[in-house]
Order: sequence, then structure tokens, then C-alpha cells
Amino acid sequence: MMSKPQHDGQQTDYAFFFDIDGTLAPLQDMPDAVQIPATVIEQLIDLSKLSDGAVAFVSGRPLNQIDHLTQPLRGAAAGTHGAEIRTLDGQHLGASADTQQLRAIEQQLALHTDSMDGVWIEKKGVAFAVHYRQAPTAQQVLHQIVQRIVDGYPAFTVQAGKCVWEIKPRGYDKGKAINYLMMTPPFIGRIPVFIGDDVTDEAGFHIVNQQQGISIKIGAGDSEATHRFAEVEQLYRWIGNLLNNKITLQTMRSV
Ligand SMILES: O=P(O)(O)OC[C@H]1O[C@H](O[C@H]2O[C@H](CO)[C@@H](O)[C@H](O)[C@H]2O)[C@H](O)[C@@H](O)[C@@H]1O
Repeated sequence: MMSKPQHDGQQTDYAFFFDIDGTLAPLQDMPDAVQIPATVIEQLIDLSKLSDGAVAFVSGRPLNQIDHLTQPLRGAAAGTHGAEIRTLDGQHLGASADTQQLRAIEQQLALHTDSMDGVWIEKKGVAFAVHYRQAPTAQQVLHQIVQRIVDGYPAFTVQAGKCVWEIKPRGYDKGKAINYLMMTPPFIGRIPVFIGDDVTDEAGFHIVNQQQGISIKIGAGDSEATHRFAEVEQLYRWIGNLLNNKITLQTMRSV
């Protein structure tokens, strides 16, 4: 058992929020090929124990996929870009979406994407991801198609991602999800730490910065994050160093 990470003094504990794809796991050609290394899961379990459960996953993936990827951990989480939230004590909050509208959106999308090689639709309950990793030149035309469809359904909005256009319920993002979880036990009163890699994580970085926390972006690109890791493996080393008390988070805070 590792010793407890160093703390600051008053309101000493941290709350840890992790994005998944591109953060806890390298990107893959297909979403179902993604795995978080077993050693990293073990470290996350240790971190969760040491922080009394203040470790949450904040992902564009739905909660069932988050749980599958992070098993046996099953704590607080926000899925589908904040449209679903589970608190540590097991309460669920979720965006409701009109099933007729979801079906209509899917049918309209399929009319276009069925004939586009390398483009496919991931159904995620109240959201869709339109993937084009295997057809990168389709990015712009796909954006126009997705935006035109979503313009007919004001309850939904378009979210950019890595080789993906996502359609999600309007009014939800990772920042709001982190903000909500920060008002629930055991996150209340802690200093938030959020690590992500994508434009979808910017809302989370913004909220964490507002709360004088620590925001870390993995990889290149403009970001509001105050810190930068070059690659996923650097995050793995950072978690290990944190558990072994080789680093202190206080020196990273944006205060
Ligand atoms: O918020 P995240 O945890 O980063 O999830 C964002 C999306 O991740 C998945 O798609 C992305 O990762 C795939 C696997 O590496 C990759 O093939 C794809 O091109 C990426 O867009 C997932 O499929 C989406 O549902 C998530 O929203």
C-alpha cells in the first residue's frame, strides 16, 4: 500500500477528474479497441482509495462504456459529455431526449452516411457520434450535414471531437458536469484536478481554472489548460509519481 499523497494545509484534499479517450488510453482506429492498461487501473484504484473516492471519469462515452473500460472501478462519473452523471453514492442524473426526435435524427443522418465509406454512426442513448477517422477528407461535408440536421432540433447541439462530430442534448458539457460533481460528496471543498486532451475538455479546464484547480492538457493544440503533458504515457508516470509522493500538487496550482 502506498502512502498518502502530500497535501496543502487547509481544505487539503484534491478531486481527480479524468477524461478517457486520448487521456487514460491512447486513441485507436475504432472505439471498441480502446483499453486502459491494467497497471493504470490499479493506480486509479489506489488513487481513489487514498482520496476517499474523489476520482471521477468525465467522458463523451456513455456511463456503461466508462464502467466497462474502468472496471472494477465504479465510482462517480459523467458520461455523454455531461448529459449523464452518477454521483459516488449512486444517484443518477440524466438528460431526457425525445425518442421520436432521436429516431428522426438517426434516420436523417443515415440517409447521408450510409453511402459514405469510412463514416459510421455510434448510438449513445441520448446522443450520436458520427465518426470519420477512416474518411478524414469527409470532415467538412459531414459537419455541414450534421449541423443542418441538428438545426432542425433545437434541443440538440453539435460537438466537435477527434475525427468525430457528436450530436448531444443542448445545455450539457464536461465543465457543468465537473461543477455538479464538485457540489457532491466526497468532492465538496476539494481542489479539482482535470486531465483531458480534446476540445470537448476545454469546458472542464475552464471550470477547474475558475476554482483555482489544476488543468492539464495532453498533446498539442490551443487550450485553456494551465499545464501540458506531451503524451498519454506522461500522465501514467505522473499518476505513479503522485502515488509515490515524488510530486506535490501544490506547486502545480494556478493560484
Ligand atoms: O471524452 P472522451 O473520453 O475523450 O471520449 C470522446 C469520444 O471517444 C470515442 O471516440 C474517440 O476515440 C476513438 C477511440 O480511440 C476514436 O476511434 C475516435 O476517432 C475518437 O473520436 C468515442 O467513440 C466517443 O463516443 C466519445 O465521445
